[in-house]
Amino acid sequence: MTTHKLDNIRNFSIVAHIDHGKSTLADRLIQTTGTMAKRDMVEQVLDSMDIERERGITIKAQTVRLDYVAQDGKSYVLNLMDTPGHVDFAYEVSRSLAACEGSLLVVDASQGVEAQTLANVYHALDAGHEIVPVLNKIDLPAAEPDRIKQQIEDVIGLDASEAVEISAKTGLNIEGVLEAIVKRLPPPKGDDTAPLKALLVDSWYDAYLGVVVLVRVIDGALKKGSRIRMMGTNATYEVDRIGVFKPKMFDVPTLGPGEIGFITAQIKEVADTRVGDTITDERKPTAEALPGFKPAQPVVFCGLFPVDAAEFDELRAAMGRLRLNDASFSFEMESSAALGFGFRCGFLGLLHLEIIQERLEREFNLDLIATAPSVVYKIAMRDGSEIDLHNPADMPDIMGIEEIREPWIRATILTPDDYLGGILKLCQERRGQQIDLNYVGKRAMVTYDLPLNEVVFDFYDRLKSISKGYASFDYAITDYRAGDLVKMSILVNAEPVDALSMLVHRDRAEMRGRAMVEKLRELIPQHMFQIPVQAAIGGKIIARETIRALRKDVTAKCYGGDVTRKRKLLEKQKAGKKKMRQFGKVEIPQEAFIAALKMDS
Ligand SMILES: Nc1nc2c(ncn2[C@@H]2O[C@H](COP(=O)(O)OP(=O)(O)OP(=O)(O)O)[C@@H](O)[C@H]2O)c(=O)[nH]1
Repeated sequence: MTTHKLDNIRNFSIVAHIDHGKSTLADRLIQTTGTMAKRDMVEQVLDSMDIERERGITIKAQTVRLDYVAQDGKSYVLNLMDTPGHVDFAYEVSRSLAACEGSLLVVDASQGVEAQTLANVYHALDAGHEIVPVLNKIDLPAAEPDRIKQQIEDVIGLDASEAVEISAKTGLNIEGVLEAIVKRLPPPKGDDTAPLKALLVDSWYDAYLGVVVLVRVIDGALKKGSRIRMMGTNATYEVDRIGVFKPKMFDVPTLGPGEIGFITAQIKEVADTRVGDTITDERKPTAEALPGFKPAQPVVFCGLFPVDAAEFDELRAAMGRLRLNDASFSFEMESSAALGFGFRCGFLGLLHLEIIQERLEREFNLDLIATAPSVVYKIAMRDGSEIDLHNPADMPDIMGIEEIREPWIRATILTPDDYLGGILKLCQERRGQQIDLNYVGKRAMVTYDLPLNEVVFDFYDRLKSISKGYASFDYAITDYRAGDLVKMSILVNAEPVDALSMLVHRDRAEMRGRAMVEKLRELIPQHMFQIPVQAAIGGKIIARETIRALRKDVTAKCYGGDVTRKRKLLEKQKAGKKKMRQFGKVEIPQEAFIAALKMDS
């Protein structure tokens, strides 16, 4: 097989708001082009991890090669790069887009443009993409294709008069999408006689193959046996396997300009590959490297501790395994007075945190306690130095602090008019500064600057509940700003629980402290003695609740009862205990740590 002519290649991504049908459409494209036998077709093949499938979200960028004979009689190779839909993974979106020339913009014809539609379309425009609008779900009675076309023109400024109207679910007009890809998206450019220049799009660890590298060739050709050099790390390797995804791995002898595929080359660790790096020929290198990407920075940190201290080594090993395939997840050892030994972990956002925690618990069978998530603060010290604070427990003595800076985001929210009032109030409460307010038909589009700290815990949940699920939200971190931030400690039975301490804005401290102790009063079970629960700044108590003492003996009601019932109760108590943590004389259930931070009102 020779490399394909550039004119017959199309590289594209699908950008969409969550749930508008990106994965369903991808599956249809795979099915329609016969890339996969029907019997292999599991629903949503592109979302390969179980958790992704269960939660219906796409995490890791994947790619698939489709062979398509178009109405013009020619054969085309269509490379679809999947992109994650959630804001936490925006970084991965831009790097996948960098490997393509065009995008399909999928919009649900019954819902219209949402916040992530906008964010993703801007990423695609930044990448210089040609964009074909696709209106999905036109089988729904509520679909209003004409209105949504107008909306795409008004809000995004894209010509939508020739938007492709489809139903990914019923399979209606999938051919129309394939023809639009061929006719309306540009072919890649490249020079097959120039020295090898390829983009390292992604890499991951495969238990059988070792490190697999996803590449997009720009110039020249990659062949089996080629000696390659990674221009960023200067490491050299010999390519021992080369292929494409259909979507299963399929070996090819060579990849030419414009093509997307994978290589393996005896690379030991994913850490040896740098996403965005330029791959070239060792002997005949290209003169200039590609611009590359900035590495993804973790923005949310929390502590993860094993419930059973004996599981510490297992936890370390499990985290190491997960990190093999997820360079944006970081961890380092930490010890807490209350929780013992564990790890301080960094994530791209809250969803990323939840996914990692869930995978550790589910795939590695570990019981974990997560501490309050925290953003990264920059602390300017009086002596001129600057500290990145990942953990409120490590806050230096305030006497030495000049100022504390916190990350701010710019958020875009789209909402039906009816919920606007509630949403403005929420943003205002969270120290937001309104930047813009526009109307898109009957829906309001608000832009706010907000401190990330106020968004991490439950902003998204609150937004969804205020708007009955109709508002959509997207954000990007913009800058660090100085703020009047203080460390709030939580004391249970007069003992500080370091895992619950947090940095808060002084104006919000009392409210947060009050909500927190009230929540803890509900979450901590009664003991044989009275337990005060307090929030404090420095030595000053700002909120207090008391858990009253328990009088009854729990097992008392079993005396005289039958033995099995009694044993069952004891087992139940034991299981309950596993999820508890001892703080001085008090046991705090694991749920308390996260639940205490979610405020209902
Ligand atoms: N009625 C109708 N439902 C559809 C259509 N396309 C997708 N759906 C449904 O819409 C829901 C979301 O579809 P997905 O393909 O999972 O959406 P997605 O955009 O990939 O979502 P993420 O993977 O979370 O980004 C699913 O329940 C689909 O069955 C369609 O054309 N018509």
